[in-house]
Amino acid sequence: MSKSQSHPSTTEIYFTLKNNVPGLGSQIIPVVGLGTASPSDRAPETKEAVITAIEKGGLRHIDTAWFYGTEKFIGEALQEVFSRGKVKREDLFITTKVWPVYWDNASESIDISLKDLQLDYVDLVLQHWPLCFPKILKPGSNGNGVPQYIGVPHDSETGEPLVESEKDYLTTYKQLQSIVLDPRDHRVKNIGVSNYPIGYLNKLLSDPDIKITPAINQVEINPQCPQLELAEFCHEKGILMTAYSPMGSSGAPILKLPEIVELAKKYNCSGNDIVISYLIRRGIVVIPRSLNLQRIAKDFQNYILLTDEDVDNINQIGIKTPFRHIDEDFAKSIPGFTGRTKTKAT
Ligand SMILES: NC(=O)C1=CN([C@@H]2O[C@H](COP(=O)(O)OP(=O)(O)OC[C@H]3O[C@@H](n4cnc5c(N)ncnc54)[C@H](O)[C@@H]3O)[C@@H](O)[C@H]2O)C=CC1
Ligand SMILES: O=C1O[C@H](CO)[C@@H](O)[C@@H]1O
Repeated sequence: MSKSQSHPSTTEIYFTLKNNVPGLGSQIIPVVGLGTASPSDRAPETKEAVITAIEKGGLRHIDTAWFYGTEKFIGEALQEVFSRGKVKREDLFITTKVWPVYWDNASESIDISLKDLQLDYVDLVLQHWPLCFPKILKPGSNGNGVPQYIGVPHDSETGEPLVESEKDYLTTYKQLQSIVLDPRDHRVKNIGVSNYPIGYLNKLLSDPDIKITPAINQVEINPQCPQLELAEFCHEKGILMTAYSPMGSSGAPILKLPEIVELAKKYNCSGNDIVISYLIRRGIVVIPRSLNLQRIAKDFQNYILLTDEDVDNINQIGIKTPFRHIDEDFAKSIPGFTGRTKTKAT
């Protein structure tokens, strides 16, 4: 067994965002961020997870969203970290997202996120899905203050998700563009998209009203869903990719794949190290989630120098047996987003 050969830390690696926002110039993004889509019954634990990620794990990137319901715990964590004076706001990269219920009101969604995060700007805002949902108040919500919308509305009779397919999903990105281009508006540094397949990106990029290429497209990427065509397309267009659900989401099924277990043995490291290093090696940002403080403090930092052959072998897992772990019912209308066994993820 060869001894593991590693860089000091993933926390020292940054990628450049090729943003074309006039006057902003290039910005950098730390390659590993903490994912914060915590299970709802454990959402408050996100506070300690974020503090540990920053102070013990050395991470400088946090990925969140209005939809996760964790932004206020992240806000409390950031205040605590800043109060100790060692890490400043400008040292961190914070991403949030606009959920499809806010498809025509991105500005309000950003304000809600900023208030909960206790921040005056975020480094990146993504359109969470290229979809439009109706705004339906949660039962018991009296309409005072910030409206409490149902995140994923369903038809009460058919049980079908309520997607407003006659509405234009590009509206959200166009609103984000107006915000980032407004010299008096300092709330957002970069804009991007999430869950956009190639056809949707082509539509966005060829729209005459769109002047700013998305800095990032955040999609599921892991050994079972390597997204090779989409990655090549994004690379050609100067769009960086972020891999969500790198471990296959809850239960981390990716870490049980025999190929990953073998590679971890070969390099005398953890499965997390293999998956994170595989994605970084492909030029992809990665946002693993955990509420395990020990893991957060030490398991997302070790960068393993995988060979080209290792990377090819990992890609083969998803080429031979593609499997998408995030398979939402509301995403049926987006090509390639449902039908797990036969799905070719693009
Ligand atoms: N843009 C989008 O639509 C989406 C974005 N995301 C973002 O990506 C982040 C990461 O994706 P997730 O789906 O949350 O999952 P993930 O693939 O990071 O896996 C998280 C799960 O793996 C477990 N885990 C990690 N290492 C482990 C180990 N060594 N042993 C045992 N269990 C281990 C964690 O405890 C957790 O249950 C999210 O938290 C969120 O920030 C996630 C889904 C969709
Ligand atoms: O970001 C997200 O997280 C959930 C699944 O964890 C998914 O629906 C959404 O896109």
